[in-house]
Amino acid sequence: MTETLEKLIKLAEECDLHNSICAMFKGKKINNTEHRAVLHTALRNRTNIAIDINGINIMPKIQSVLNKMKFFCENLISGTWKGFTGENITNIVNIGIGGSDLGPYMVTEALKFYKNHLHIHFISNIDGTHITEILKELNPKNTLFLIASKTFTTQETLTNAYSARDWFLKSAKNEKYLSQHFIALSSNIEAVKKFGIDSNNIFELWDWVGGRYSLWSCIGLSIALSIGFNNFEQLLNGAYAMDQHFLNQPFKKNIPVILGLISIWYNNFFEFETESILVYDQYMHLFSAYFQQVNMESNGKSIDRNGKLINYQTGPIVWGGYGTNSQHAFYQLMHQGTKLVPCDFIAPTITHNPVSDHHQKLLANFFAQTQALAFGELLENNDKNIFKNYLKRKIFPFKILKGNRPSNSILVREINPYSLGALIAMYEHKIFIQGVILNINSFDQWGVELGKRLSKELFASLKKDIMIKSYDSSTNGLINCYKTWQNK
Ligand SMILES: O=P(O)(O)OC[C@H]1O[C@H](O)[C@H](O)[C@@H](O)[C@@H]1O
Repeated sequence: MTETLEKLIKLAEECDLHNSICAMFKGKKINNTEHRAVLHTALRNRTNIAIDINGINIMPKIQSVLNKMKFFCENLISGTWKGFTGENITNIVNIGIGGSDLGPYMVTEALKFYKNHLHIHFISNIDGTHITEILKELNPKNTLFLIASKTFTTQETLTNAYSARDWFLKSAKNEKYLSQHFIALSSNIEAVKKFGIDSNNIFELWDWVGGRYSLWSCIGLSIALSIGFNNFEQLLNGAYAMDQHFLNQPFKKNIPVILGLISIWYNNFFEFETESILVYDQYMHLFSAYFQQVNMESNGKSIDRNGKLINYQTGPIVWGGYGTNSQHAFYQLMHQGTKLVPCDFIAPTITHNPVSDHHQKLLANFFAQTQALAFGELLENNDKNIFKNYLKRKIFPFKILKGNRPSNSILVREINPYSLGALIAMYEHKIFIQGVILNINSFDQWGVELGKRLSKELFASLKKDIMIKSYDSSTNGLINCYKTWQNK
């Protein structure tokens, strides 16, 4: 292992990893296809040391949005901010999707133990069922909407935002009340104003914050409302501590670097294809879903930074689960399947809910699984005749677990805002390492554009009152089936 690690570190050095890390932190335009800097780390720069883009220090505007968030949270949580009838706001609905939903949603769930009296809800899917089911429990008088969209052009978010607006105005009857119930988190100020959101209610973010890296910006307002601004700052502090570790530790002691290299090792040298994140903490049930987006949207590329087609494996397929539930669902394949799944096990040593011996049992399961994956049955691992010998000893081959299946164990003392901030930043940087070594731009996502364009075109076709012949036979068939059934 030492030899492998040394070789991997050499690979990182050959890929000029150190300079790439510095370039990101210094605000160089490393997102080369969009000519943008990548500065989510500036959002949690707790020192106020200047960070320049085009010669302008961006720290003052970051601080000013943080101040505005703090003031808003205090007003909202204390009940100083009122709804249109004078009632206190008790329900916050974040409307967003992708990075404007998954990050804040995951963190508010992960830190539920720290939450105050506000109820936080998330609407993302364009499926009308999502908004219907959430709104049917709510009352417009005490509900406030956060419309979270960096671009403020995303179809799902705008469709949901307009429906929320209609729902609200049905009760409030007067658009002047929108200013007490609608807040925008966006970089597209013009589009926000066009929607009708009061300019005082706009929290700004900037093009150098990638959507999937944006929970540290105003996109995290739902988090700050849920756990209070001080706790939100703790989240930033934890991420900052991990940033410093990442920047300053030598590669062989650098956690994100080592995690990134291990991932390259299994993905590119063994071609294992997938990685799993398994969290032994109920509050963290969305953690793997969140990092599925961050990793797969960042590193799911097949063109390198020089515009050339890649002939090696890039980003792995990331998936996962939580708690012992996953053990009863898909671990069978991980122990005995023909595919090898490198995985990260994460657990807090201290639980927020010490119910009898639940937590010890939970951790015993964590340790049992990593042991079973690594060592199998601890019998004759190197024996070529393993199956024969087992039969001789009347052990059935289908009971054999050969072990030697890789996993990382990540023990966190306690999941709190600070440690969660550090954990998220750790994974963000791991993904960055993978991107540098794979020589791809981890900060664009052109692959999602075609689907968006096509859906707009197809939406127009669905609205037309005629049968469609203009697409491929499969699409024509599906659309026409829809039309036929609609008209019955
Ligand atoms: O925040 P928005 O501009 O609404 O974008 C929401 C999401 O949609 C895009 O399609 C990207 O794939 C995501 O990275 C992004 O977070």
